[in-house]
Amino acid sequence: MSTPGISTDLLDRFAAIVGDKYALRSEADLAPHLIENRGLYHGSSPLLLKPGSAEEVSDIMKLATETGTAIVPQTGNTGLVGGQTPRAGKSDIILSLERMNRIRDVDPVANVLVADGGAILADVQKAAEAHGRLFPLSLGSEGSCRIGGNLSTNAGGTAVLAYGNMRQLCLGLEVVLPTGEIWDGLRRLKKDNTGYDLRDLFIGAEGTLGIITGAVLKLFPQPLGHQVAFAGLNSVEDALALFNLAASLCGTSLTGFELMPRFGVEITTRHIDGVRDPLEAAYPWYVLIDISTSDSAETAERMMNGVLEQGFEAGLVLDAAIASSVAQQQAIWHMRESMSDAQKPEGRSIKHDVSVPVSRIPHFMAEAEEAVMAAMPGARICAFGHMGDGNIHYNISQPVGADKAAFIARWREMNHIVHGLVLAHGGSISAEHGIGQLKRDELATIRPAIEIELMRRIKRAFDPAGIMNPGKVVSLDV
Ligand SMILES: O=C(O)CC[C@@H](O)C(=O)O
Ligand SMILES: [Zn+2]
Repeated sequence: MSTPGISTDLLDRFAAIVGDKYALRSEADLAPHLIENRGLYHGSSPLLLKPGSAEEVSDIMKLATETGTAIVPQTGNTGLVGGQTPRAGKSDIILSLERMNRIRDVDPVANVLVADGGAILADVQKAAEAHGRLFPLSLGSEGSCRIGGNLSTNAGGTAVLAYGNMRQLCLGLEVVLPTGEIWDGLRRLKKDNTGYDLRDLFIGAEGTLGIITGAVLKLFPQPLGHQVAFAGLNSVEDALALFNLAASLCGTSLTGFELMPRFGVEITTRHIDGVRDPLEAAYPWYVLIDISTSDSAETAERMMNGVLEQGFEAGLVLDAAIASSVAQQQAIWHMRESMSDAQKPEGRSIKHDVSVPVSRIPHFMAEAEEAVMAAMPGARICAFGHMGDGNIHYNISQPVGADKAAFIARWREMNHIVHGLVLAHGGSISAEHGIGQLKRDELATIRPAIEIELMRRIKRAFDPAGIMNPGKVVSLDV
């Protein structure tokens, strides 16, 4: 079990593994690692370790097992559910992978890249590009999030529609187990049916089963054509019809289809520097359409024109702007990716990272709006996201002038309303952000008991001492 207090002697033993330079104990050094982006969790920790190799991670875990010390792995600290934050009132030691940030190998013929668990996502993308390849995982936080965290949360982002989430983008892993043993599963194979899939157990486990120190990632050809458009629409039903049209005209070349409400566009143009609405008039809903083609630039252009022309003819598209330069493409994407940040200056928000089958999105959205507005008149719904893969960030900004604390106190009640509808439509209460601390107890109530029990058995099998990111995903205190 984890230790509530840790002796200086023991802290010194941990520090000796990485050297004093990489063992931080001061309040100022630890402070940024104790909080997460949304300010929902504030943990405590006496020590942050920055190992430089899988062997050092292994030595840390051996000592942790021997002494029953809880370890919290942390990479870019961009997680949104408190999975990377040490527990409050405990003495969890933080293990940061930030020094383990190398790209180990790129093989453009086999279309694989091998990276350390602490490699920054944007660096992986750049390394792939330098070899004429694409690593398609794309997130607003790609400049600071790291591969180990992306894998541990099975990150999604904006290109899941075409390329899948992190699970689909990974071929092999190197993991340090809670016992300190190192599992070298850095296989580069597309086909490998050799027993239980250990790799897929660690992906999405949020560091509760082991620490991902290295990974083999899949690469793709760099697209030759790329088109981005922003369209104004009347309704979510029309957005679904346009999605169907785009999917049938573009097939796998449809690489992004994002939904945004008018409120989201208003707040990004109001609060985010350099963002402006590409359309002259205001519309109730918007979609961002992203098309990438591997044969030629002309194909992408033809496809985008086809989608918009047919969309106009069918009365689905009211107005649209096609980006005519890379800078304009980036500006449209920047608007979409800033939507989460733009909510902050509007006060507090209660967030839901949910998915439903794509065909259910209009029903879910209509029912959720009715229920939320009935429960909280004045609430400002900012439901946006990755419509093409069924993932909506059903966020609720506080009513103007509402008391922040009183609003946040209604988090569970609003969760209950939104998640109830999500489940009724066969959806998931965590589409891409994970479970962490935020949804741990709720998860245990919505999944069949046998599913939670299997998760507990897996957790105990990998981490008998209960030291590996305890208190996240699944609770063992039953
Ligand atoms: O803050 C959110 O709700 C969403 C964050 C992120 O997943 C996004 O898609 O922008
Ligand atoms: Zn998202």
